[in-house]
Amino acid sequence: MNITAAYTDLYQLTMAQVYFRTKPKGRAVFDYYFRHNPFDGGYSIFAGLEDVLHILETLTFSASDIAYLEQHGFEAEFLDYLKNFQFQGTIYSSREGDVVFPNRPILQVEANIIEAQIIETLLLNLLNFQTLIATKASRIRYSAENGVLLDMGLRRAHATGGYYASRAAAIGGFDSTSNVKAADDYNIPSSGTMAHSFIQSYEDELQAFRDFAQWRPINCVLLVDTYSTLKSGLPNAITVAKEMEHRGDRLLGVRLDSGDLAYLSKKTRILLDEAGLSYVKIVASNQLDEFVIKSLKEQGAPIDIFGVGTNLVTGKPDAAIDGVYKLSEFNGEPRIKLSENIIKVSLPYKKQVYRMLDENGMFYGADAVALFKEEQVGEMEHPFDITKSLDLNRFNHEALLEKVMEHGKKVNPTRSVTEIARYSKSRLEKLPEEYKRFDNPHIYKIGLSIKLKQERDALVLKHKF
Ligand SMILES: Nc1ncnc2c1ncn2[C@@H]1O[C@H](COP(=O)(O)OP(=O)(O)OP(=O)(O)O)[C@@H](O)[C@H]1O
Ligand SMILES: O=P(O)(O)OC[C@H]1O[C@H](OP(=O)(O)OP(=O)(O)O)[C@H](O)[C@@H]1O
Ligand SMILES: O=C(O)c1cccnc1
Repeated sequence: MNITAAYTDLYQLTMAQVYFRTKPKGRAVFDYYFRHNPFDGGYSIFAGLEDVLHILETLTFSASDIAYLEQHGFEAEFLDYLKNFQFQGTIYSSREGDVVFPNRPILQVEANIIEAQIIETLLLNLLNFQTLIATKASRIRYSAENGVLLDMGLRRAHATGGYYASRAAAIGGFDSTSNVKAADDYNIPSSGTMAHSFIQSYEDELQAFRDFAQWRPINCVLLVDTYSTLKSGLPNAITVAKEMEHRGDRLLGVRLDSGDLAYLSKKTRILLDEAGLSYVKIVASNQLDEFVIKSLKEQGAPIDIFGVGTNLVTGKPDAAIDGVYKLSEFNGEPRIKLSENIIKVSLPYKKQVYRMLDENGMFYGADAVALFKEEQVGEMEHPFDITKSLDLNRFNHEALLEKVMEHGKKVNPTRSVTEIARYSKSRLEKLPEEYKRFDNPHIYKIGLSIKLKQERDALVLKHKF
């Protein structure tokens, strides 16, 4: 998608014009974080970072963007500034694919306030969506255990969001996608089967299977439920699989797309095995999600490959993740946003986040947020409950925010989707099981260093009415 700097909300530009007149050199720090894990889950998977950095490196206003803004009342000198717009800020971020939690900075932008404001919408748009979908994908991966996962959601996605959904799905643990464009651009394996229309276009299901197997024998999967899975589709698929064997080919699988998938997959496995086709795999699809797949596993359904569409790429049942971008420092001075809801009070200053590790290198279950310049953080306190604190001296810890962009240029070479997915898997392996379960997962602790809490509380008092 060709994204230009006008991929933003109008109010960013309106504010930018005023900053341009009043504080053109203002230096801002903004925090990106969200307030709740999606799906009532115990964690989230951070995704979308490489896309954001890649776009920021070359982000400009096009001639037609400038013409549009000219027609909508923006002044000439400001438009001249926008003609030369380039993001020149510095970004610290969690690594893409990491396991992240609510109410702690995941990414921080340090930049001229005009630049930081103009990129807000783009950044939130890409990070919120991909984090939602990568998290959904990782839950589906959790249920599917070692099963193969195929993303088939593009047709049901929210328009071009399907492009980024396929990328995020791969980060969360999907093995391949039916989405050819995303597969090509992001180097994700592509795969697929056949549609009902192919079979319907023939008078005879057997002939449809024969033609398909003859002309596309590699990775051939036959869809067996167009008329009757057990009475027609499966016997015809077995006939064709045997014919393929005579030609030295092998049928990869059969796909079940309706009915009771546990019952049908068990019957299918028995019939395939009886026919000497134990190598033929069973693919299942039809409104799958993490809960249906979990149930199928519990019922002992011998499904090898799960095709998941709608529920994955739309992040059902959560339409969005509530990620926000809040000003925490301006020209070196702390900034805070108060709220009636105590959980929504923002954290001032540039910060670092430390993850506590237990003696086996597993995540202990606590991240401490501290001022960036603090050298030692010996204790973290609950953000609001004065009775709760944790001595951190006994833990090994790791700093989670690393510099990923400096003066508008990426610091590291681009990490591939495969590399990010591998990293995500290794991080999830360090997260104890109790945070991964779907029902009432354990709550991961987020605490504040004593100094950060003091700074926040002093600012709360300063702005109190
Ligand atoms: N054994 C099972 N246990 C739990 N859920 C299942 C099982 N078999 C199928 N499902 C799920 O139940 C839902 C059934 O949906 P629906 O009633 O629309 O399917 P269908 O009538 O079989 O299919 P279609 O309408 O495409 O012919 C799907 O989400 C499917 O994945
Ligand atoms: O159920 P989902 O998780 O969204 O998975 C994608 C669905 O899309 C296809 O159906 P569709 O009816 O669009 O096309 P078809 O005629 O090829 O089955 C496919 O057969 C799956 O059922
Ligand atoms: O390859 C498939 O089987 C497929 C792809 C997209 C949607 N439904 C099915």
